[in-house]
Amino acid sequence: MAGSQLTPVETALEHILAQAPVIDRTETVPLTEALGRILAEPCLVPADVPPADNSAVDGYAIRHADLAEEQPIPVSDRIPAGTAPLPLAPGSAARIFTGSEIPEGADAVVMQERVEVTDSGIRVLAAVEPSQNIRKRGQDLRQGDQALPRGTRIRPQEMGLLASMGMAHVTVTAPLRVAILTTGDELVEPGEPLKPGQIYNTNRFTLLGLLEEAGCEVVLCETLEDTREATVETLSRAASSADLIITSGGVSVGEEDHVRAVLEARGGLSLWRLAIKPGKPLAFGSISGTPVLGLPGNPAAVLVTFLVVGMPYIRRCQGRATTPPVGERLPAGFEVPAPSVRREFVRARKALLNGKTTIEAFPNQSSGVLSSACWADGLAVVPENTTVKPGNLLTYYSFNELLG
Ligand SMILES: Nc1nc2c(c(=O)[nH]1)N[C@H]1C(S)=C(S)[C@@H](COP(=O)(O)OP(=O)(O)OC[C@H]3O[C@@H](n4cnc5c(N)ncnc54)[C@H](O)[C@@H]3O)O[C@H]1N2
Ligand code: MOO
Ligand SMILES: [Mg+2]
Repeated sequence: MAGSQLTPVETALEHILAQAPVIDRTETVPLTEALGRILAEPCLVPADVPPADNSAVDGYAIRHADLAEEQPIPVSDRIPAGTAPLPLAPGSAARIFTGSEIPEGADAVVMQERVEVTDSGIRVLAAVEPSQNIRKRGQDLRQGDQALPRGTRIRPQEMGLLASMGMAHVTVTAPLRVAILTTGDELVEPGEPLKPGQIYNTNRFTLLGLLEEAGCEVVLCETLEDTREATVETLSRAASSADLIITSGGVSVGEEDHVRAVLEARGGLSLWRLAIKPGKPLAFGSISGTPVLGLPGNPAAVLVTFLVVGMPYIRRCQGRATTPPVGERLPAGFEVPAPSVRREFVRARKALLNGKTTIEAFPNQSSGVLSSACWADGLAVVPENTTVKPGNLLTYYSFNELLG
């Protein structure tokens, strides 16, 4: 696959995913630090949630059968949330609150707005169904069931769910250790003055942000000179501490492009040149057994290829599902007059056009124009060998979905 032909995106993904090792290192973290982490084992429900039947409203717990008797019904008890109720005395009602446990013997709760309170008890003013306003024990989670599968990424709602089961700690996969190597003699770090011929190192920061959002640990972040010696030395050093090396630049055909050349010379290049736009010269291989994802240097190509190729790889290593993103089918609000053999990922966003949701494309899709990606909220896909007219349906993926 490292020949001169462009490899289709699907074929490349299949090839790369087949080589993604699932990380088996785990660690136990406090729930307060679990956001964004990935469950290393399925989470089984230790006890029903909620642990007891409880009231959905503020009102009165009753026996449904007592409604057939003469009213008012005397109020024999008061059950604030957080207390353990006594059984409901026959022929009586209990004052109850939202979240209070239902007393034994009660089988319905009447909202207080549906009740007239008199000196001798309550009169129920509306029809009441059996079980009305009772939230059943275990309605959320049943003891012994699987609450969350292995590989779940913990979002705020999963933090809440784990807490609802009383879990103070969770076992998660250790973060994927990633090295970021940016290549280019023209690169200068932000904060330094620019000399003629120099530009700021953009990709380092895009990649730092992407990897943080993807839940990875950046173990090394260096910029290398455009020489074969520096490339061999730094790649080899990174290989000893990282699970994955991500490089930017140096994968095209110029004699200053050393990343692809070094991988090839060491027999570790397994994929080069994809039918993707931007990002064509993407390279994948390994050095000393550590996988290397060689992203092209152009800043928009880095973002697109990371999202389309890098994220599925990372997800697989993290033990997460790698089902392709779903996206949305939406009409294009732009034109692509000339077909390309490469699948194009257009920096785009949704817009309302005459009341209809449409995909709007940033006018300059050059892979050197990163402001396109800041303007955009996602990527629209123009399939290979296809022209686009306004109104044609395209698939649109939000950045959130691609990075989720
Ligand atoms: N003769 C050909 N030239 C090029 C081809 C081709 O097929 N034949 N492909 C072009 C395409 S497409 C791309 S994409 C680039 C990829 O080039 P490299 O991966 O070798 O990257 P570089 O040459 O090192 O850099 C490309 C471009 O990006 C800028 N850059 C690199 N790193 C950074 C960084 N960290 N921050 C900001 N900007 C960066 C660099 O200055 C160059 O302008 O090759 C085309 N050429
Ligand atoms: O594939 Mo390159 O990123 O098109 O310029
Ligand atoms: Mg180059």
